[in-house]
This record gives sequence, structure tokens and C-alpha cells, in this order.
Amino acid sequence: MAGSGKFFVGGNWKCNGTKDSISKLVSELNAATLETDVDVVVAPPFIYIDQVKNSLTGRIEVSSQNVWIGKGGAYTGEISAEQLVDIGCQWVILGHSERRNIIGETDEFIGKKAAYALSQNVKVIACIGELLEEREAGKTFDVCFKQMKAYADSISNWADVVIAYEPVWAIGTGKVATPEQAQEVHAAIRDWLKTNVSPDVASSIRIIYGGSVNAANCAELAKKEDIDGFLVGGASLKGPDFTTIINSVTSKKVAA
Ligand SMILES: O=C(CO)COP(=O)(O)O
Repeated sequence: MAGSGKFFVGGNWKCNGTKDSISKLVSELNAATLETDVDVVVAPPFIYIDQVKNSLTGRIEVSSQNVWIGKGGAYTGEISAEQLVDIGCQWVILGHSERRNIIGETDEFIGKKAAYALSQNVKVIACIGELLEEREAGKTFDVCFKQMKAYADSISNWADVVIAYEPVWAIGTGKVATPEQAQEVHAAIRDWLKTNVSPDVASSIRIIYGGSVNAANCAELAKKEDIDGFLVGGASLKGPDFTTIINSVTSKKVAA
């Protein structure tokens, strides 16, 4: 089975870039020829979202990499979903492993953030994924299902959610999951959704893969039935590489 929406490719720029480097990257993306049947979203650091939004000329949308858990107010250093909407930012990445493992965000906190963002019409890229030791201990599914449950406990409408499976051992390491490893977990997540949320959500939601995706390995991954796109870190900072990854949707069509 595969999600029923368009192939989806997100570029997570993390804490990278300057006004100049971002302007160059956006120019490359504006000049690129992108396949039409792909949804593309880029996530710059907060302070550059407006610059990116105003300089993109095509149909690429922008995402933030985080959001506050509720309505804005006396929360020093935070950005609210209402403020994202105010500047035309339609997406947020939540539950990224760097926020879970470095900043200490919990499953419950992330689930509540997702629910609030959705309530304000900000679409959510909901990340999950296991650590290397968890995979080695045979706990990959348990960990992913626990993280999924926390989202499911808070989210009631999944129409604006994309799930990103990002095994932590594959993020920024150059050690990409094999297409078979990724497919196995994606299929298990879809199955979990079928049992625990609904068959409709399971069959329509897009489940994308992240972790050392690059221009050379994207085509093989894209061919897998349950891989509906990618969340890309390092390679999304290079215009030509990110373009190749976006256009890997053509491998998916050939494989279908
Ligand atoms: O964390 C990621 C995307 O959110 C993946 O990062 P890399 O593509 O650099 O491994």
C-alpha cells in the first residue's frame, strides 16, 4: 500500500545558512525544473522563513522546524502557530530526533504541539524513529509505535499530517537505511495506523523517509511501495542534489 497524496519531499535546513547562502540556494531552486506531481517544502531556520517565503517564485512551500505548544504569550524565545500563519508559513516539523534527544522534548509534549499546530491550520511533518541501540535490541517497532501513539493520543484529524520515519542512526551519518529496512518500518507504521487510528488514515497518509538521503540513493528508496517521499537534511542545502531528490518521483512512477 502507499499513501494516496502526492510524493512529498521536505528539506530540513536545520541550524544552517546565512542570508547570502540561503539567497543562493533559493535562486537554484527557483531555476530548477521540478516534476509537477511532488509536494515540496523547505524548512529554514525561523529567522529566514520570511526571506525564503518572499523569494521563492515557484510552488515550494515553507515550514518551520519547531513551534510553541499553544497560544503565544509570555514564552521567551518561542514562536507560536498563529505567528507562523501570520507570515504565511504553512508547515511545521515536529518530533525531530534532534529535538527529542538534544533538547529533551517528550512524546507527550510533541503530540500536544502537533494538535495545537493543526488546530491553527499549520500542517505537521510528524517525525519518529529509533536509536541505534534500540534497533540492535530489536525494539524498532516498539519505539516507533510508542511515538506514533503519542501523536494519535493528541491528533484527531490526520488530513494535514505527513509522517517522517527517520532512524536516528541514519541521520547525518551517511549510513542510509536500505530500501528494504525503510520499507519494512513504513509498512509497519501503516499497519499500526490501520489498527489504531483508521483504515482510511492508514491508506491515505504519506509516510516519508529521512536519514542520509542523497542524490545517489534516492531513486532506489523511492521505488519502495510505502515510501511516499523524503525528509532531507544535508543534501537539501545543495540545490542540484535536492532537485534530483525531488525528481526521484519518476523512479516511483516507473516502479508502480
Ligand atoms: O534529519 C534529517 C532530516 O530531518 C536527515 O538529515 P540528513 O539527511 O543530513 O541525514
